Amino acid sequence: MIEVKQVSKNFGPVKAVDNVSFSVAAGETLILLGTSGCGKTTTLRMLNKLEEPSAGIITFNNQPISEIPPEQLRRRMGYVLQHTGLFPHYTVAENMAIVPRLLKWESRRIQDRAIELLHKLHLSEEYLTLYPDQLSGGQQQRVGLARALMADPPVLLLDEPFGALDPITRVHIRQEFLHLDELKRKTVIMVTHDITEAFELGDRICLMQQGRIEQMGLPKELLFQPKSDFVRSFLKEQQLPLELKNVTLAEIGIAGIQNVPASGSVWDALALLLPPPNSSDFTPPTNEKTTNKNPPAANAPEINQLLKALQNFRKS
Ligand SMILES: Nc1ncnc2c1ncn2[C@@H]1O[C@H](COP(=O)(O)OP(=O)(O)OP(=O)(O)O)[C@@H](O)[C@H]1O
Repeated sequence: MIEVKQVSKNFGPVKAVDNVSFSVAAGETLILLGTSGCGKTTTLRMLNKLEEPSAGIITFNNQPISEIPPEQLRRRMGYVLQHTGLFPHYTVAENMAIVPRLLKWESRRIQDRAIELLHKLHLSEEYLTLYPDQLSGGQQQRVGLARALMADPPVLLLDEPFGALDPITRVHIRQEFLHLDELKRKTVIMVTHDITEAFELGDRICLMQQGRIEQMGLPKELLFQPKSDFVRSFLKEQQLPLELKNVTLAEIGIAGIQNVPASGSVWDALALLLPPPNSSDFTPPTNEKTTNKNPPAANAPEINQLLKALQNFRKS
């Protein structure tokens, strides 16, 4: 659906994006991941012509975007800016009506669609008359997303959509986002520097550094077949929890544990098997030579089996 071919962008002497190529299939969620300044936002902005590439070609449904007028292109690509980008002097309703008005929708249709989306994002229609600074960060974020979805564009570009939120709200809104039916049919390209977020939401991840792509692939490919030391060290801190969450029991040869099916993650199984924190039943699996005052957890053999199977999977 979208193809980026050998695209570069220079700002004076700064090579913001350096010979980048990738494609995004219809219905896919692609994450542009990397540290601050690696060129993620510039890449995203070039996709809807907010920036012109210095070199290379971008096509949308096989047509070079240089041939598509910006307004026409942007109608097909909803865009959620960093820090929501809501207009402060417009109410929620006015913010949400911007694109539908350009499309000459009738007022009634605009209002019905706005209310429908607010409900889907767990906001009541009373928010329509409020101004952005009367909303919490999480509510603003939801309105930003709702505004981008108003005209039901097939593509959604998201620049750090959860960036301004505290960690708890961030996890909560991310879950809502994951389950939103409106998004399931869309092609989504999202910028983030949050590794957990990237692995939770992305079908594929494009890890960038200094304007270049270090590795692009399935989350599991980055985890288990890192292409460079940079990829390895970028993921290092999160490696274990990401492995536990991304590997299924079936993949490590386990048919299911208690009520976690084979398609469930190793993480889900461990969460079930490990006794709750502070439980007197908890003794971590250890080698036999270590003496423990407490008896081993009732599930210790199953926990050991899981960890051994994961270890074998890593080696395979
Ligand atoms: N309009 C501009 N003028 C000059 N330099 C720019 C401009 N936009 C971006 N840059 C530079 O290009 C490089 C890439 O910036 P970009 O915003 O794409 O990175 P990023 O990975 O999205 O970073 P962040 O996560 O901090 O937003 C940076 O060095 C930045 O300073």
